[in-house]
Amino acid sequence: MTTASMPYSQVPLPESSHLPDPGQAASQWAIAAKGIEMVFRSGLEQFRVLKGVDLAVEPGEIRLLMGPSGSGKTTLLSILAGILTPTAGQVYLLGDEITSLSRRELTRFRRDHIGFIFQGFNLFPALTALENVELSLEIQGIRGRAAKQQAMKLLHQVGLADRSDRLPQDLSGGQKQRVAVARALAGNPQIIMADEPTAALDSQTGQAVIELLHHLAKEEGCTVLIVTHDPRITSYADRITYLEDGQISHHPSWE
Ligand SMILES: Nc1ncnc2c1ncn2[C@@H]1O[C@H](COP(=O)(O)OP(=O)(O)OP(=O)(O)O)[C@@H](O)[C@H]1O
Repeated sequence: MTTASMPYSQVPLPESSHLPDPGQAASQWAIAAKGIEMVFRSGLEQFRVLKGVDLAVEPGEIRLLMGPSGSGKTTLLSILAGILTPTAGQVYLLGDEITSLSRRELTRFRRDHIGFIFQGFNLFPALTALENVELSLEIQGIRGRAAKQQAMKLLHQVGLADRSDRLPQDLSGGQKQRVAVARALAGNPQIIMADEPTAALDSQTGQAVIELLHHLAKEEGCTVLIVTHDPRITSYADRITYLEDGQISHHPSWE
């Protein structure tokens, strides 16, 4: 049996001494990564950005990925999300080994299970807040009235129902980020991955965004992985993983 077809409970897990005993309730992981290496090549030069990273995140957990600038956080997040293919190592999301999927299977997996929130918002400037969310739903196969109704519900959830007809240029940074969160929630993803979701926001709007992510984890059971430098977020985290020079320097403690 290949690892891709194994039942979740049999997926091999990281064997780091920092991690809980892999034999113990192995089926609990939403995100598990083992031996992740990433080498970027530019001409004759090589940059070894990740040097053997192991990670395990429980469902419903809010995990922060922190560390100095250039330590490899965004690269690791991109690998865990299946956007970048690692030079070595395996990534398991919800029990599937995504590192063994084809491009097409990966695209479908991401669409069905992962919501992304990036610092730059990535909103389409010519579309209103509502249309930006509707577009994501359409990509999930939800169209017409159903898409409009669901998009409105999502905007309501992030407190932006009264701004649904605004273009991104007419929204504040915090409002744009909340549209980006609403869009990430389209399709009820089990995993949300966010890269610096509060970096461009003032403290009040930053807090509103993180409280929303916290609600999703604790009330809806989403697993939330956040790359951040923002110390204000740490009190909302269940655990924090620190990356330094491409390696995990400090793993969370597991009680
Ligand atoms: N495509 C690439 N080609 C070459 N080097 C890259 C590439 N992408 C990232 N790097 C390098 O990898 C290292 C880690 O980058 P990464 O963006 O993952 O760090 P980070 O910890 O997220 O940093 P920051 O906190 O500043 O966002 C950096 O030195 C970066 O220059």
